[in-house]
Amino acid sequence: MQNVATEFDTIAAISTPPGEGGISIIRISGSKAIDAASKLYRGKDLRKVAGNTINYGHVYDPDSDEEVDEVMVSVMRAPRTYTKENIIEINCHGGIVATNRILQLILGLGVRLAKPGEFTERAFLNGRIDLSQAEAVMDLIRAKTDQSMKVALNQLDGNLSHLIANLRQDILDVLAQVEVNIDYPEYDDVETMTTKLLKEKAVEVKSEVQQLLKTAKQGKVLRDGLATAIVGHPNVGKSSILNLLLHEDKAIVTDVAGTTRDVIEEYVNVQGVPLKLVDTAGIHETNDKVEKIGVERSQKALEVADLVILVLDSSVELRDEDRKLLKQTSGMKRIVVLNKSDLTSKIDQNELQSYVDSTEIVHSSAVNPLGTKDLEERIAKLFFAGSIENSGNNIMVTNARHIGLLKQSEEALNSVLSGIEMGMPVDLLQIDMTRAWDLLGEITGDSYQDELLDQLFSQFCLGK
Ligand SMILES: Nc1nc2c(c(=O)[nH]1)N(C=O)[C@@H](CNc1ccc(C(=O)N[C@@H](CCC(=O)O)C(=O)O)cc1)CN2
Ligand SMILES: Nc1nc2c(ncn2[C@@H]2O[C@H](COP(=O)(O)OP(=O)(O)OP(=O)(O)O)[C@@H](O)[C@H]2O)c(=O)[nH]1
Ligand SMILES: [Mg+2]
Repeated sequence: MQNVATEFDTIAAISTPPGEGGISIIRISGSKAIDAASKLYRGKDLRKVAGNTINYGHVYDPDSDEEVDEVMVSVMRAPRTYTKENIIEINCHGGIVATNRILQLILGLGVRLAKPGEFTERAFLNGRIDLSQAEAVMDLIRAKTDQSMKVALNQLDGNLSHLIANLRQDILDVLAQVEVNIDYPEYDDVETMTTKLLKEKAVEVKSEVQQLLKTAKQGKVLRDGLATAIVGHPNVGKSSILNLLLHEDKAIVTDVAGTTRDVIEEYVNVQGVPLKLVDTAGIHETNDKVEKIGVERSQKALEVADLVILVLDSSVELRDEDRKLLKQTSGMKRIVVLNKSDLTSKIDQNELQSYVDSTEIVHSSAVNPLGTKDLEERIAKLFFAGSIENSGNNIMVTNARHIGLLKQSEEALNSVLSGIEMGMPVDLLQIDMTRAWDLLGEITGDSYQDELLDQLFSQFCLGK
């Protein structure tokens, strides 16, 4: 389905978070928006005011003639609006009663409640933004760190869209050239000529697709944070380390082993590295029912972690459970923290070195305010040394749907190339080349299935 101009019904929703606030905004979009608002509003005639103005007045219940709230109303006229439709935004006093009442009054006027993400869906369906830009809107709202916000904004600005559009144009150009060669052969060896053209372009586009895919790993980290599990025996100081990294007393710390019973997740920016820190219950054999579940969750967090912070209590000798964790995490990206370094060390260094490379070890102390500085530096170093793939132009693929489509288009281009090697006829090569073009188009939503839109936009916030 393409972006055809369709006449949609008029929708409304509260666009601000529910609860008490300074101001709440009720947003209406569609051809009836201005008429509907006019029926509730007393002030200047909204049908006559200029577009892109905000107007002071009052909302009245048209049935009871009762004043509902003092408001400011923005009037935005199609097509230069967020949805490309007429938009009214009623700014009322923040508070659930007035906001909901105004929404209910609007819904009585031939306006229906918007589905989550429906305003942005209209922006897409009405052709103001493409699908990858619509997806960026949600990424922007969900962004937890400055960097992930930057990547989302870059995508919202259409930079990924332009890159994809250029690749598709390149493919289209070569397909057109192939057609011309077939229809009007100037040379005897049309087959060789067109095959050469196709090969050149397939190699070129494939390399660009691979370049994009290379950014995916880091893009995902920037968006979701590097999944970092803090694990270790009970009472070694895991929660203390979480709190130090957060610069906030988030997790409960006590001298009772087994204080943390469930995993705790927090986002933090460590020297420019976005982390999703997971504090876990101490891992050990236990018969306590609740603790047991906690330990299982800790193991799970450990298994899915991008980075493991394994904490050891350096004031006691190594235990079997420590040895087990040291073995289990070898080969993972990890930092082994010797905590409680303010106390006398009882860990056998020789034995420790048989499990850990000395570069993996960091000493820390939760009672010393500088205790985590080394740890922070080590995290940043590990991250920046290993995994930064800078694409140079700040375009990063962060979205699983996009990654899947890029991989599929890479496969289609591989089929073109292997087809050429095997001497396949040009019309079969054209099919694979066209498939690559189609798949790239799905990223920007040049072609899509209605189910995809339902699935994508249902994950959005109400009123967005
Ligand atoms: N009050 C309010 N604040 C908001 C939004 C909104 O809809 N309402 N936004 C959204 O949720 C975001 C801003 N995004 C927007 C994007 C495009 C257009 C828009 O009207 N674009 C037109 C005209 C641009 C122009 O005048 O130059 C266009 O692209 O044609 C409006 C908002 C964040 N803040
Ligand atoms: N001396 C000293 N005590 C520490 C240090 N780090 C933590 N502690 C103490 O060790 C005890 C346990 O700390 P927690 O951070 O709760 O340990 P945990 O690993 O999260 O424990 P569980 O959640 O029970 O598995 C508390 O009494 C802390 O004050 C440290 O570096 N030095
Ligand atoms: Mg704890």
